[in-house]
Amino acid sequence: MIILASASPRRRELLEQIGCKFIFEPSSAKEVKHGLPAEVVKENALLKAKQIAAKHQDTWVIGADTVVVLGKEIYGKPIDAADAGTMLKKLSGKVHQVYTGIALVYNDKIWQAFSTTEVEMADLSQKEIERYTATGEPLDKAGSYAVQGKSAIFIKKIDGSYSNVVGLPLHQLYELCKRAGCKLIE
Ligand SMILES: Cc1cn([C@H]2C[C@H](O)[C@@H](COP(=O)(O)OP(=O)(O)OP(=O)(O)O)O2)c(=O)[nH]c1=O
Repeated sequence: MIILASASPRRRELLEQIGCKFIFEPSSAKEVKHGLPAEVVKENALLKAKQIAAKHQDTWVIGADTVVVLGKEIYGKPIDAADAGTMLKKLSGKVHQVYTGIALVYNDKIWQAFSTTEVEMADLSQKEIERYTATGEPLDKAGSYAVQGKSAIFIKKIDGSYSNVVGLPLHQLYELCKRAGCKLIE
């Protein structure tokens, strides 16, 4: 059995897309916010997966964590609409990186990986930012946007895995599962 240790509807949709049979159980693990982006997302993915794995014997548990990185700053989900507006203003007209860490836990064994994708955002006017934040879409998204959502019109270019930006790098997850001996798909 596979459990996705996540409350994210996007992660569920991505796993469903590839025909994976799984159940989901959101974790309430406290997340790390500071450090090198790759370490932060790997650690958080592991914390989420471990918390759920502790409740289930002989079960594969997948955890994931996504952040947006602009220079030295790491953006998670905004705290409110004003915070979302501030993040979008900073991302406007710039290239940033999206990091997603993934962790696979089976009893006391762990496997970890991460993926990064470069995203170029168009110049956004204050009016565009206000109109977009008013939709509510940014609120549960790292970096305050959704490449798969309404803000797709602001994305000029992406270089790397698309599913990584949405929240679960499917190719890397498949490779990690193969290495671990977990059957992600039948
Ligand atoms: C950049 C970006 C992020 N996101 C989402 C994916 C994640 O759901 C969210 C990042 O927050 P996370 O803390 O990684 O995940 P989560 O709190 O939504 O879910 P859980 O911890 O239970 O697994 O941002 C998009 O949907 N589209 C995007 O383009």
